[in-house]
Amino acid sequence: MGRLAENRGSPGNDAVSTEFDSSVLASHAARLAGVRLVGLFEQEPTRFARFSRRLGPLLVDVSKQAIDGDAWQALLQHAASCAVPLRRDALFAGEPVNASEQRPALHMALRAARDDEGTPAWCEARDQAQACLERMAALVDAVRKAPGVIGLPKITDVVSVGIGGSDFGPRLACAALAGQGGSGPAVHFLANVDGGRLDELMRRLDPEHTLVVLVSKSFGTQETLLNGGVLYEWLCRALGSEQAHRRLFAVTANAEAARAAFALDDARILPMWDFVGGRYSLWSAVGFPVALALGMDGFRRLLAGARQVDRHFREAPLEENLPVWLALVSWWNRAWLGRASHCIVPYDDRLEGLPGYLQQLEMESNGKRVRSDGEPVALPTVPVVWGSVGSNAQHAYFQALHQGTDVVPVDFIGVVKPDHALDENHRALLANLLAQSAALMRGRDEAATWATLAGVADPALRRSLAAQKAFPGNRPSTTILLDRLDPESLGALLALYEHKTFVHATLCGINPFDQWGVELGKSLASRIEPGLRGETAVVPDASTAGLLAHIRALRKAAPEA
Ligand SMILES: O=P(O)(O)OC[C@H]1O[C@](O)(CO)[C@@H](O)[C@@H]1O
Repeated sequence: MGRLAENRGSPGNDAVSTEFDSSVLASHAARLAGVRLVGLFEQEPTRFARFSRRLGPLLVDVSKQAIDGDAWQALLQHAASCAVPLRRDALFAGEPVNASEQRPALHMALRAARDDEGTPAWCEARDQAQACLERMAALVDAVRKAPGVIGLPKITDVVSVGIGGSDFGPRLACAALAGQGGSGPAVHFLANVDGGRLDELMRRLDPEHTLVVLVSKSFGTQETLLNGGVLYEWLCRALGSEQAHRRLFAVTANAEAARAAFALDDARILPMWDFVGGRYSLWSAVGFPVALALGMDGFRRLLAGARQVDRHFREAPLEENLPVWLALVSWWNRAWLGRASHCIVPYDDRLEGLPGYLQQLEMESNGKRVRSDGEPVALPTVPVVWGSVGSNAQHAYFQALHQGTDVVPVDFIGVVKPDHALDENHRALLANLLAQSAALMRGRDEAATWATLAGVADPALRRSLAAQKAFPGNRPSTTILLDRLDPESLGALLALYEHKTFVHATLCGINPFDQWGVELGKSLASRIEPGLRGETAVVPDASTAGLLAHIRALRKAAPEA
């Protein structure tokens, strides 16, 4: 409580009003700290209906979060006092909401329909996106159905080279929707500069039947340029430069750099724009590899799912607005209840990439400690976002979620209808999801645990076992259910989290669309690298000097690979 008391009177951003707001929320947080979630359900049998909503193919349930009617009203009032509706309108209007870079953030325009109206900035972005989709459609159809039209033989494999926002989204979408795209090429993703995967791909793939797509908004990212260069050389060695060029595509906002580095012709460069951040770019030509795998119809369905959530976010009042709900829950858990991490557990192997995708979306967007005006934030901003697929996760870290010293809010993501006929498996999967969220909330106290240990004669041992086997419970979670896992529901799910991230940033008073924190390490890496070649390098400290010396000595001693 000390921390909460300390934060009273220190509003989270300049749009956030008053000491009164902070103290109201602090008192709700203090009150709810002593309340059990199961008790809230007992008091209000209709709690599920109150705290869950349907949105297109999604069902969102926050009823197992530590909120009650009064706290929720206070949170909604707080969202209004932070000007969430105004900020949302500014976002859709194409105002420079990314203030530090003086750019708008118009990723919603990428999935707009041709006749979706808006401000001139919005319409211009929408039209550029539509033109790009048309170019993509022509290329996708050619590659999938008539490769001869663009001078190619049958394409069996595509290597998508990109990292961060130029990788997570397409990688997730391809894995999630695998098998739903008819007979498209297999898409492989190459992000890391670690040469192991690259080496393996070059050994396995046939250059004659492989396309390479270099995805980089800046076209200045070390990993992508290095990997792209190696693949380009591989194509050239096998097929000669003219054939290599036919198989090389780029998706970038820096066409000049792509032309300079790879002599790419414009027909093989698809655009990105400054008004779309990397981690919000799946919906642009960054999704080209997804469209190659799924077909253009499938890709357009992904966009349509996201558009449905855009409309909801834009039009629904705060109290019915699901991105606002999720952001308030996150902010409540992090800033007021002190939950420092947030676990994402999808119960579907096809969503294995979701925790990593959301980790970048939320942590790169909201991992900030100063507000948009440069002043320090008053309250913690983003939690550590992590997680993995259930039920596997249950056999790894759920022990700590149930009985550890930290309370970790969990997002459980499930799919109601599977795409296979193994119903018993699917029932078991869903039962696990439901059981875990219920168990985290209900727990089992020492008295109940004591009763299960009637066979233990020694009272001291029985007491000790009861303590060890008890579950504190009262651990919050959100559940999101997708009707099925298809392009629409995936698009809707990702757009829901995108807008949640934006609202969370607004509650914190920070800019979610820049990422200055990734620069320092990048520039140091390029200055240290010459040291690994034995040349003079920037050695920032004695530890780095020692490590460099160790690496150089071992590499010198190692036989050539
Ligand atoms: O698309 P680019 O310019 O290669 O950048 C890749 C990634 O690198 C970052 O700039 C920093 O990690 C991300 O924001 C971005 O998604």
